[in-house]
Amino acid sequence: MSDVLELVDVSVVRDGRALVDQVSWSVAEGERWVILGPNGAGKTTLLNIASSYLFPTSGTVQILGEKMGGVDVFELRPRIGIAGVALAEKLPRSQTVLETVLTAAYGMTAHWQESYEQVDEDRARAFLDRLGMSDYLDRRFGTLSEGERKRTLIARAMMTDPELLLLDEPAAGLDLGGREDLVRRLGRLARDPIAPSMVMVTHHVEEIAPGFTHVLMIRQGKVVAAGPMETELSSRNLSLCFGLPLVVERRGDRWTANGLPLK
Ligand SMILES: Nc1ncnc2c1ncn2[C@@H]1O[C@H](COP(=O)(O)OP(=O)(O)OP(=O)(O)O)[C@@H](O)[C@H]1O
Repeated sequence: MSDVLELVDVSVVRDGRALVDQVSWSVAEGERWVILGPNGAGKTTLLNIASSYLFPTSGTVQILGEKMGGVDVFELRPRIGIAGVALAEKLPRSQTVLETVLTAAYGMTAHWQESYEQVDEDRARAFLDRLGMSDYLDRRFGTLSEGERKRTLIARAMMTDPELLLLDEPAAGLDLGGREDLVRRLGRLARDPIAPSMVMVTHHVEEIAPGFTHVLMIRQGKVVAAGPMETELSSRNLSLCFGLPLVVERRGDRWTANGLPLK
């Protein structure tokens, strides 16, 4: 299997502080990774590196077989799907849900007057349908609830048929029903053998959808653990990662974590 992502000794230093500290990590084709870690651990910074938007201070980065520094990132970026808050803020609020997804096929955030191909519109409708957004096609993006917005962004990220899909906290801000709905949909995507390789950032093990295969835990920019979910998502590693005693349990194909009571 070829590597979708390979980071070797990667550091990002700002104001003399390492936000990401000598991280080595590789994602092989078909793997579905979760990045777990507390606030400020460096998760989004890692995702920004993986999406080619951030060039590290030191170390080497290879994305989809292309070495950063020696490749035209504008050719690489359409091969990477990104769904996250930073992108959501750039999308016009007055654009419809269908337009929001459709513009991704043309590498744009805004709707211009060009005519879209029917085939692209059909694809946009199909992705929105898979994410339960068929009833919202003509709704303005700015009027969507948090959950509806998150599902639209994932449909949008799929539009370019990416080889790597990056999801930044897709379940943040969702209520219990919204989270469970999203986890089910992400689970379906994660288990789809023709779906892209995936990396999802989250703070909560409850948000890990079935079908995710690997976990990278990060604390203060350093990797605490990285590898298959079954071996690495342990109480010990999670406690080290979040800095307090935690017990992680697997129930069926889902995970939960609880803090131990104070003595
Ligand atoms: N441009 C910058 N200059 C200085 N510090 C920065 C910069 N960007 C991010 N940081 C800091 O780097 C650290 C890691 O940030 P990052 O956003 O990667 O964390 P995170 O794990 O995604 O956090 P959260 O879970 O809160 O979203 C934080 O302490 C943040 O304040």
